This record gives sequence, structure tokens and C-alpha cells, in this order.
Amino acid sequence: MPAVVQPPQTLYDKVFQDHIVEEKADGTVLLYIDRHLVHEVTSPQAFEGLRNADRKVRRPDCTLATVDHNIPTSSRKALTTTEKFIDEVDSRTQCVTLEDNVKAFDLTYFGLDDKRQGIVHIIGPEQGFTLPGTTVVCGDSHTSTHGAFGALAFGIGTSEVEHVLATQTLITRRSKNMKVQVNGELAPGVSSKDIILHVIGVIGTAGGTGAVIEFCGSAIRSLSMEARMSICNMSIEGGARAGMVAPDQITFDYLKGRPLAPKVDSPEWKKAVNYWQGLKSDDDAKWDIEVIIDSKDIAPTVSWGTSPQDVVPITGVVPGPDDFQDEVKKDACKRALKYMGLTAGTPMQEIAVDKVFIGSCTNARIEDLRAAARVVDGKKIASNIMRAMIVPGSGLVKQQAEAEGLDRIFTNAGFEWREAGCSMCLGMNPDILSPGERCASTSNRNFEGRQGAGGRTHLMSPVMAAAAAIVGNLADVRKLAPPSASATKGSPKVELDAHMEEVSSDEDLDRIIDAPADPVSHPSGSTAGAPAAMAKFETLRGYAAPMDIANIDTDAIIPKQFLKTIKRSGLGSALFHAWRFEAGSDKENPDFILNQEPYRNSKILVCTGPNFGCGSSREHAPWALLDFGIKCIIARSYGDIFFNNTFKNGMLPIEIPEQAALDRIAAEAKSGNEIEIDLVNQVIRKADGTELAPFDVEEFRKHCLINGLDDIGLTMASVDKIEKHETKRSREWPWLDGSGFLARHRKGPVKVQAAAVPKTNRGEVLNEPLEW
Ligand SMILES: CC(C)[C@H](C(=O)O)[C@@H](O)C(=O)O
Ligand code: SF4
Repeated sequence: MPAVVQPPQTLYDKVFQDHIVEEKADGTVLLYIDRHLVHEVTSPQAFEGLRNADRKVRRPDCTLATVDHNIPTSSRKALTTTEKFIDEVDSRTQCVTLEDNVKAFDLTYFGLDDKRQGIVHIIGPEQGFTLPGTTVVCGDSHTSTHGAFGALAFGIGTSEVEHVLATQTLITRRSKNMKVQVNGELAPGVSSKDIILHVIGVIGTAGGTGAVIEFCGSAIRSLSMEARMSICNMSIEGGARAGMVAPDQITFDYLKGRPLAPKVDSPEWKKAVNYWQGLKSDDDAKWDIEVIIDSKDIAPTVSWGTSPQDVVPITGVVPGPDDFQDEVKKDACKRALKYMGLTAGTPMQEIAVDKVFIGSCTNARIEDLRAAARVVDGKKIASNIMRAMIVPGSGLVKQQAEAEGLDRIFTNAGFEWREAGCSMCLGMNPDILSPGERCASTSNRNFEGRQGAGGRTHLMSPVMAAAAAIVGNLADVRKLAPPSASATKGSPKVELDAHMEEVSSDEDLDRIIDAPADPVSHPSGSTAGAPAAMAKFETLRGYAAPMDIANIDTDAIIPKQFLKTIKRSGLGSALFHAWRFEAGSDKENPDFILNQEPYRNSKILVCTGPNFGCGSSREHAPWALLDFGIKCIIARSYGDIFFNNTFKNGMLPIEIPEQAALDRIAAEAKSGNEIEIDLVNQVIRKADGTELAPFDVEEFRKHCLINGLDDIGLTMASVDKIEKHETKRSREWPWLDGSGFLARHRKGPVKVQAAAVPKTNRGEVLNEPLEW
């Protein structure tokens, strides 16, 4: 039975509590998931897993799929089929695979020919698929965006995507409660993007590790929903599992008339609003971490380095290693300056820019485009700007902007007006930076190579990117034009856009939804292409490669060009690609540790810096490590999603928070001797048996690793509890049953008969009953 958490509770506690299907004494929780967004990059292997085990999607009515990462943003006027439209073979394969999967598994899909297609985190809120008090997941780290509605929304890896598709639940644990309170009124020229960049500068990219952040305070309350989404979007860059804002009248007004929200003024709407109004932290709620920020301290903010915490006010200068106390930070600064081609002390406004990108799930909503358009209206981009792109977040954002004439403002100024998609935020499509090019970007990550190998990214708000385009340098928007309050903050009251009418009825949905009239038959349970079997993990002995770098992100572990596979295997050669090989060739870089003896044969990585595996949710990172031969990582701390993903692949990430112990292990690794990991006794030893350090591991995870257990099989054994939760859910929160997605042949929430047969991860059926 769920343990009852007594008031006072935080908003997070309340939403979490309402979704507990089952809670174990050790704190492991089976959590019900209300909304599942799916895109082409992180789903193929999950659907393949379902096929191999002959499983169905449990709740097609709560699942919404689109293509966003790989697609070209060029004109779709000549679009006939996805197959013919996408030139690049791997990108095409991923998109076509998603199309096959949504047909085979009978899911709602917004494809390239649908105006509602767009970046997954833009279309969920736009459709009213994202609702307050829900749990929302996606195989994508920026799922945190949806927390702006008071939803508990977080990114998951592909194994968890498969788990949610099959069971509509996830196995998880409670996170810590963190409060970030932003008080006061924002100064002119300061937007929600500046708030979140400033916050990350204060707390650091690992500041929210293990926590869910609630953003509150008068500055947050005055923001529009779109501005709140930009803030929650980047909670992941602050290391948090999720970000949340308590829903209020601004939230309810935004939801009115959205196609998948309850119909305004219906009994269901009233019941929903009544429930939503209770979704706020109690006055005396307890916080594990509290941060208070005064809006007066927030200026238009830009990043200078290769981590989202590397930020300064636009009036500042590029920092140098001497500005940091910590040795790890000094090294990180030197490395970032070298990569970014910057010299300490240079005024930020003297840095010339080559390209400008206004787009991404952080800042490609209509208010962002309106704000940027106000800055560029009547002006021309500077002559040194080689390319300036506006990439709307969805087809509906694009349509709305065109209806308001924003496209002409941008094109007259010299910007390109593109079709919706992720585009140059990560460059999985043809929109990339060339080596050495510098970009003013409204996206959320400035990692090395993020927008293209060797490309240099400066993060900023839409008005600041617009200003950079006009000036040709990083620029202070306040000097360019006095932006009106709504140009930067987003108007608190969001008007309903014209597009809302178009898709507001089931008939309209029926007309546009891509699901075929006769569902394609469910693929049978072949075992071809099954995920690599996980061996049991008890002890591991091998060489440990030492790495002294902080914040090693998953873009570095495996760059985006290798994410275009629909398989889990064969990624070892892509591991740390930009560091392991000379730029643009397959010639090894002799300085990189994994190219040296004996570390070519490493089974373990020892990283003395914090926050290993931060950033994207790509499970390709553990797949690449595993394929190279690395089964265990030892580090000071981890990005949450990466940490989870490793366990799902039979790997062991060990957290050693104590620096002295970590240094001891790293010294042994550097000596070139093997080390031993003993998971059963939770200890790391030298090859001669001398103890180096003990370590902690969650009981349930240890149990699964040692026995090689398949989470999905275990969860399916709890199917009766899941059904019980669904019955309660339909009774108490009837608007969650996905009635807006009544496709022709789907007349209500889907009833599922799941096979409750626990299996090991090698597919063996377990005879003894097992508890997850
Ligand atoms: C491709 C996907 C896994 C990834 C993410 O999880 O964030 C992407 O959206 C990104 O921004 O890097
Ligand atoms: S961060 Fe960029 S790549 Fe990732 S979902 Fe958002 S727009 Fe797409």
C-alpha cells in the first residue's frame, strides 16, 4: 500500500502521491504515468523491445507521437511522403520507423503533413495534452518543460520508454524537494530565459541533482505560461529531475479551449479546476534545498563557455581561470576558453557572431517570436551574419506567426523562415554550424560540438539573439531598442490563437489523425534483433581509465550523429568520438586516455569530476560505453537520467562523493593496475585485494543487477495494482482518460490484458513469484 505522506506537502509530494501504484519499504515506487510523448530518436529500440516480447502499448489514448529531431526544416511544399522528403538515409530510417510503429501500435501521430507537428515539448502543451497534476514522460531530457503546468514531467531513457509503453508505469524513487524563489519585478530587457540562465549560474549544473525544483515567487507568478515553460525546460540544465510551477489562473486561462483539455465550463472542467487549485505547496512545507533570488540581480544573461552554468551578464567580460577557486573549475575554464576561442577579460559585447538561431523547445513559441520580431522590425541583420534562422516550434506556431505577419518582419530583416523542428539546437538534421563558427542561440545547451563539430554556442533569450543578429556581435538588447514589457516577459494573459478552433472537435481529430481505419495487425513476437542480453553483475575486474574532467555530458559520450540508429548495438566506435579521433577523420588522438595502453581494454571509468553523464537522456551513451567494454563508472556524482539508464543496461554507476576516496581510486587507475568491483559486498579493491573504498547502491537496483532481472516483466506481475489505480483514476480524474484522442476505431480508454509473467532480461520465465 502507498505510504501516506502527511501534510505539510510540497506540490511535488502531492502530484507524486496521487500517482503511486505501489510503494515498497525500501522506497521503490511504481508510479503511474498519465502522458507519454514519443519521438523518433529514442523510441525505435523501445518498440522493437515490445515486438520481441509480444507486448502491446498499454494506453494508446495517453500516448502522442511526432517527428522533430531529424527532420529537415526546409519548405514542405513538395512533401509527398516522409520517405521521399528526407534525403539523409539514417534520419529517414528513424522517421519512417516511427511511422511504421505508430501504425502497428495504433498511436496518435502528428506527421510531417500535419500542422500540429512540432517539437515534442511544444506540441504537448499546445494541444492541452499536458495538464496540471499529471505525470508526463518522454524519452527526452527537456520533458521538464511540462512542469510549468504543475505536472511532474521528466525525461527517461529508451528502456524506460519501453517500460511505459508496456505498463504505463515507471519504477522510481522520491526526489528531494528544492525551492527556487525569484522575487520582485523583472527589469526591462530581462526575460524568463535570463532568469533560468542566472539560476543555473548560481546553483551550477549539478545544483539540482536528485531534486525536483519548484519555481515560485512573485517574478515567476507574473510570467505567462510560455515564459514558465522556458524556465522549467532548463531545469535539467540545473541537474534537476524536473521543474514545476504551481498552476494558477494563468494556467487555467491558457488551457481553455485547447483541444485535449476538458471542455470549458463542462462539469469535467469544473471538477478539474477544483482539483488543480489544490496543487500547491503547503505554507509550512519542508524543503531540502532553498534558493532565493532577487530579480534586481538578473540582467540579460549570455553564456561564454561550454556548460550552461558558464554565464555572465551581457555587460560583463569573459572570465579566466583565476576567477575560480576550485582546481576542477579552473581546468574546466581553461578548456572552455580554448574550445570557444576566447580570451579572458574580453568584454562580451566585443564578441562577433557568425550565425543566429532562434528556435528550440526553450524558445520557439509564439511569444518568443513576437518578442524577437519587435527587436528586428524595420532593421537588417549585420553584414557579418552568415545565416540567421527562425525555426518555429510547431506548425501551429508557424501558422499563427504568419497570420500576424511576423514571418515578413523576419525575412525583410534577412532571417530565414523555416519549418518546425529541433533544427540547429542539436543539428541532427542538415542545420549545423561549421567548425569554429560562433552562434547566438536561444537553445538550451552549449556543450562542445552541440550545434555541429567545433561549433561555438552562446545561449541567450530570443530578444538577445535578435539583437545579436542586428549588431553582429553579442549585444545588449537594452541599447538597441527599449523592448516593451510584454516583448520580453511574455504577456501574462495568453490569448487563444486562431488555430485553436481548427482542431477542437473529435471530428476534426478523426479527420486529421493518421491512425488507419483498419488497425495494422500487431507484429508478432519474433526474437530477431533482440536487445543484447545483460549478463548478471556480481564482480568485475579490469583496467580503469582515469578522466579528470567535470560535467562530462552525454553529447560528449556520444555525439548526435550517432543517435540515428534504430539498434542498440555497435556504438562502441562512436564513444567519446570528438575526443577520441582527430577532427573530421578516423585517426586516433594519441592523447585521449582510451587510445592508450592498457586503457584501450578498460572495463571501468573513473571520473574525478562531478556530474558525469549530464544533459540529454540518450540511452545511446550507456550503449556506447557497454559496446566499448565499459560496465562500471565511478564518479563523484551523475546526471539523473544517465544514472538510471546505466542500470537498465546491466551496468553499475558508483557514486563516491568523498573526494579523497575518489582520488585514491583514480591514483590506482592511473598506475595501470586492474581494480576490482565487488557489488555483492559493495566494495572497490586493488588487484591485490586491498580495499580502496566501500560504496552504496540502492537495494532494488542491486537485486536486479545481481539477478539480471527485466523490470518490465516484474512490473507486469503487478498488473492488478495498475488496473486498480486506473479505476480510481477514471473515477477521480476522468479528464485524463484520453477522450480527446478518439480515433475512428478507438471509442474510449483502452482495456489491456497484460501477461503477468515475470521474466529475466534474457527472456527466461521465472518460476518463483518475484516482487519488484
Ligand atoms: C535526442 C534526445 C535524447 C536528446 C535529449 O534527451 O535531450 C535531445 O533532445 C537533446 O536535446 O539532446
Ligand atoms: S533540446 Fe533541442 S534537440 Fe532537445 S528536444 Fe529541445 S529542441 Fe529538440
